[in-house]
Amino acid sequence: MQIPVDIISGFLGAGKTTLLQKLLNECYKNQKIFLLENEFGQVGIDGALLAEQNVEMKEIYSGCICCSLKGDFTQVLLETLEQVKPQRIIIEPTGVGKLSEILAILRQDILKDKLTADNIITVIDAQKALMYLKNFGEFFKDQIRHAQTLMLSKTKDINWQEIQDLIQALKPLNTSAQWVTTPWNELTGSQILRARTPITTYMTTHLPPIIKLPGLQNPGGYSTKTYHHHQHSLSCGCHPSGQSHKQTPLATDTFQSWSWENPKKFSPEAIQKIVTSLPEEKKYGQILRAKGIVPGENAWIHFEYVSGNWDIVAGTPQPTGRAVVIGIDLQEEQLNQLFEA
Ligand SMILES: Nc1nc2c(ncn2[C@@H]2O[C@H](COP(=O)(O)OP(=O)(O)OP(=O)(O)O)[C@@H](O)[C@H]2O)c(=O)[nH]1
Repeated sequence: MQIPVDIISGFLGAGKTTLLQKLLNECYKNQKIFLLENEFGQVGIDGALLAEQNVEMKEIYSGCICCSLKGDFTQVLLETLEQVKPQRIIIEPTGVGKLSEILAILRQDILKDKLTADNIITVIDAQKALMYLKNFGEFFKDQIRHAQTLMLSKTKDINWQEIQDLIQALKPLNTSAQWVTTPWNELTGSQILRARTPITTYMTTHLPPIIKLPGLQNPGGYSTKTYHHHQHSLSCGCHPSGQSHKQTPLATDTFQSWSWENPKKFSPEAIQKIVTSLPEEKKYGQILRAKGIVPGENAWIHFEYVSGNWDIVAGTPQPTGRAVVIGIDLQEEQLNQLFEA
């Protein structure tokens, strides 16, 4: 029997984890789900947010399962099928992960008879989509081209004409995917899943060809680096299979992450000062995404930052405080000072 696989794709901060939480709560309560979370940075934040969902979960850190961690990805899938025996696997790739590469990995000989693509959803931040299309087209377009359902997020404050213009700009990339434009809180999870293009149509029009992926014959172990200390930076290294960076110098090669683990306590005002400072590009680099859960004086604080927009809410206690920043030309020392001042 082939195990159905859902992939919730989408660029940095699009709303993948938010959608995942909705689907887990509303659609998958009675299924044995295995959740595979991929974080670009060296510390996991989404895993902490999803921990209350009571599903079996594995986090793979420090890169993308579509490229630098594809061996780990394959190994996790094989071990999950053998040991966990889930009824469904849900994958949340990083925001800079290539959907086509992930689909190609699922179609390797070693996996293709064991797994079947079921819901392939790409979440698109309606407020940032055109900027991402212009600046980070390589990954952004790939995520759109290979989706079965294209879900616009953050549409509540956008008028219908802008939404229509956005769809017109993106539609040439994928003419058969079903669009979801209604704010999600007005829809049930089942409505979202039912909106999809029939899987048979999707399979014939969108799946990438089966290709030989180098380095998968001897997959490496998990990235079991549980929690790192201090700061790290990382380049993604995502590139089409079988091609080196030299052959395909992509803008995405320049994404970096800065990760931070520290017991330092913050006030909500201090966190607000941090997130409102992040757009200072000359000082910190071009920051596209930041998120963290840190201790406060009385309660934990959870913050989210997506290209200039931010949100600060109550967090749940974690083993230690954590933050991650993703962007281009990150200025690590300045970020250290910002969080440690
Ligand atoms: N207003 C609004 N905010 C949203 C919506 N979807 C997500 N968000 C917010 O956007 C931020 C990022 O959402 P996530 O679900 O963490 O996005 P993600 O795609 O998992 O982000 P990565 O961690 O970069 O992979 C959070 O503050 C969410 O609350 C939406 O439809 N409307």
